Amino acid sequence: MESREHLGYSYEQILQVVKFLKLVVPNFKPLVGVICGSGLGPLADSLSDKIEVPYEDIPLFPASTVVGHGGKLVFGTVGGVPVICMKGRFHAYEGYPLWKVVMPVRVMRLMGVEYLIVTNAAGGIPSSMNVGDIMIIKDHVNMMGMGGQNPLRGPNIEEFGPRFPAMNKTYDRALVKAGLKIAESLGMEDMTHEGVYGCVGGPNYETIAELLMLQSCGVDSVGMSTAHEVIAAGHCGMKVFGFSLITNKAILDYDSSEVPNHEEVIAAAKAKEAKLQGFTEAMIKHMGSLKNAGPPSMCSCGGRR
Ligand SMILES: O=P(O)(O)O[C@@H]1C[C@H](O)[C@@H](CO)O1
Ligand SMILES: Nc1nc2[nH]cnc2c(=O)[nH]1
Repeated sequence: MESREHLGYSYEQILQVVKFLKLVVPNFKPLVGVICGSGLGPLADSLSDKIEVPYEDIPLFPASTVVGHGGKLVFGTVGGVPVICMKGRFHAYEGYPLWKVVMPVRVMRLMGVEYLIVTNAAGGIPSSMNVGDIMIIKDHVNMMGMGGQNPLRGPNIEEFGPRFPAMNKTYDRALVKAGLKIAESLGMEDMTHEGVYGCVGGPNYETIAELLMLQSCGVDSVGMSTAHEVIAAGHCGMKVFGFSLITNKAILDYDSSEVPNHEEVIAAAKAKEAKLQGFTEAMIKHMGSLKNAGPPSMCSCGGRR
């Protein structure tokens, strides 16, 4: 057989990472995984009975290189629900191949995670979205994936899921609706939207023409992450809930004097820390209650652990 370029960790390698983590947190089976976006690391700080494991201590884990991404796995509970948080994610623009970017999602799945909460900092395109608002993600447009950059590229690992996974059900509708209700119950309805996330490669922010193109494709929030993790999570049968924190408004006016920058992204996240923590905690408790009400029907797309 012709050789293929190296396209990822084997199932056995990922199991090795899981074995290591199970030694660090014996008898801990997380139900919910949380990926903290830029500046959103404090989402992990509210866990009870925390155990923190720096990425550099974990075999095969990449390093977190972006400001606002902490670089540790945090284990703990929220209202008794066992949770694992990635305080710091990996991005393609850091130089990581996508199979490496999503490796922690697969690790979470093998640790027992059934529900994944993905969060990100993003630019808001509709004029109705303000800095500090959240957008519950109902779908995504993966510009990188459409160009052939996909975390599932390469030999399929059947233990995780099928060669050709469906993605139309990946953002769980019931969780989207629950998220909107929970936001309302927390008095956040005026700052909460539902929309489509657009994933671009970065690290540059968009040109005006690019933003206009994304807008015409139905994209509401734009960022440089999330879609890859969601694809890997859907592939291995997790239920996914995601939200963008709108950290800056997309600049669509050639005469605007504004310029997007990472400092404003981090500052916007800091300003909403408490509200976002409360919202995420409520979503985690909701997921715990779903589990107690009966096992979720995992895997519309074939993940079969
Ligand atoms: O990790 P996320 O997607 O939250 O971070 C976004 C995209 C870039 O990493 C960074 C740009 O400010 O924010
Ligand atoms: N691509 C992109 N990523 C972001 N992350 C935070 N804001 C933005 C943005 O405007 N564009």
